[in-house]
Amino acid sequence: MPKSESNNLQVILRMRPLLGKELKLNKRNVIEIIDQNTIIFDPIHNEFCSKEERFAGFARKDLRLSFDRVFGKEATNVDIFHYSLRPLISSVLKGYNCCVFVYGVTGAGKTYTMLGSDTKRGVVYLAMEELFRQIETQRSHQSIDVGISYVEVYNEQVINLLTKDGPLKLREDSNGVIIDGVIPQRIQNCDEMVTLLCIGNHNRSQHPTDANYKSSRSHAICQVHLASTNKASGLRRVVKLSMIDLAGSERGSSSSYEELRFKEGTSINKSLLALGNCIKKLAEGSKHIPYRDSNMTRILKDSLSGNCKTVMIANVSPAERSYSETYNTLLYATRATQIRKNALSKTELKTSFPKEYYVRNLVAKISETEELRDQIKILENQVKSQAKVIENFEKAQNGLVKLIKKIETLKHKIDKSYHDLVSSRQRK
Ligand SMILES: Nc1ncnc2c1ncn2[C@@H]1O[C@H](COP(=O)(O)OP(=O)(O)OP(=O)(O)O)[C@@H](O)[C@H]1O
Repeated sequence: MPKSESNNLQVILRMRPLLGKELKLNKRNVIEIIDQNTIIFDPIHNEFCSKEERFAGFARKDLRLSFDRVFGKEATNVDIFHYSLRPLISSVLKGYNCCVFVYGVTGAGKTYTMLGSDTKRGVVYLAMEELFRQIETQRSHQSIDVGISYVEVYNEQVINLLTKDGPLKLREDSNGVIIDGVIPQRIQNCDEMVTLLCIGNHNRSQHPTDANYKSSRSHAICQVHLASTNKASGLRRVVKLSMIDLAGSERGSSSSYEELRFKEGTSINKSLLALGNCIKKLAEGSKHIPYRDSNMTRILKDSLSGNCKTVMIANVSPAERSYSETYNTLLYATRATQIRKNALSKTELKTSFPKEYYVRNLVAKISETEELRDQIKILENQVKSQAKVIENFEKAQNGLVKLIKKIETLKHKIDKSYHDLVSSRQRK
């Protein structure tokens, strides 16, 4: 059993396979997976030590670390989804806020895990498929509206990835952190979600670094807002599922230090440092957690400390070249396993939606009602004109009946006259 199954923060470690140049150049793997919960970082095994290192008495860290679950190079996005997001989808539909975020250095596989590739869909897509499948099974007793928002934090500025609006301000109310001006866009199915994700990803700040030719230079936050109403009790619930792809951290020697990239790197590291500090303080049980140190940690506040089920996926590469970054990621992730959250409560009748969302929903509902009213009018007119046709038909039918009667009377008279004529001739 995962060591913190009852805890509301699960920490998963995903080690990607060696790729490209690493396959040729990598001298040794710095991670050894022991079992599905345990790894050794920088193992001491002799076969990994070069002669020179042994001679120099090079000390290996040989650090044994455990997580709620460890996935190795053979693991697929579907495996990760089944362990991480699938249980969250059930929880979010039961009324719990949920959050998944991927953490790791540039090129460690965060975007691959979240969004996948053309052929291997990421956990976000798989989660949306599962969400709509489960919503379908609940339609008989609940009506559920789904809305999407997608923002990035780039150089400490918050930008709406769906509209390109920004920089946006953050504010806090009793329900948590709200990003001003971000109105969730309503979606009806998984395909609409994918379309919005593609728009957002296209707008996301990406630039090549030495470690990754298509590196995400911003933290991307995709939030799925669910507003459900129980048809029998009228109970209303608003919950959100946040999926966060953090930008990769950089080291001096592994990225090109043009001025802009330098600014990006500093800002990414600032927010990741702030995140690290928050995780450290939470793990230590401190009363004061420095969420306000960066916009990223302000937005993640609900997810780390609040009423929220959280899954952190730490991505690492086994390559020796990422030794110190991988070590830092593992320290982050290990600290996160020490955060213990309080029991959660379901969110009912509470909302962190901006009021514009409701206004827009209301306007959409009014226009749907007006369309229905127009359709009813058209149907009424059709019924009326058909009633007129029936009335005319009935009149014509009555006229016909009368005519037939007249013809019969006339025929009767003709028969009678003919009969009289024949009998008068016979008498003569
Ligand atoms: N588990 C995996 N299996 C196969 N290929 C992978 C895996 N994880 C990552 N990759 C590949 O490694 C490369 C870097 O991955 P990715 O872009 O996901 O890194 P990242 O952590 O998001 O980096 P950055 O923070 O710079 O955006 C990509 O080419 C991706 O396809």
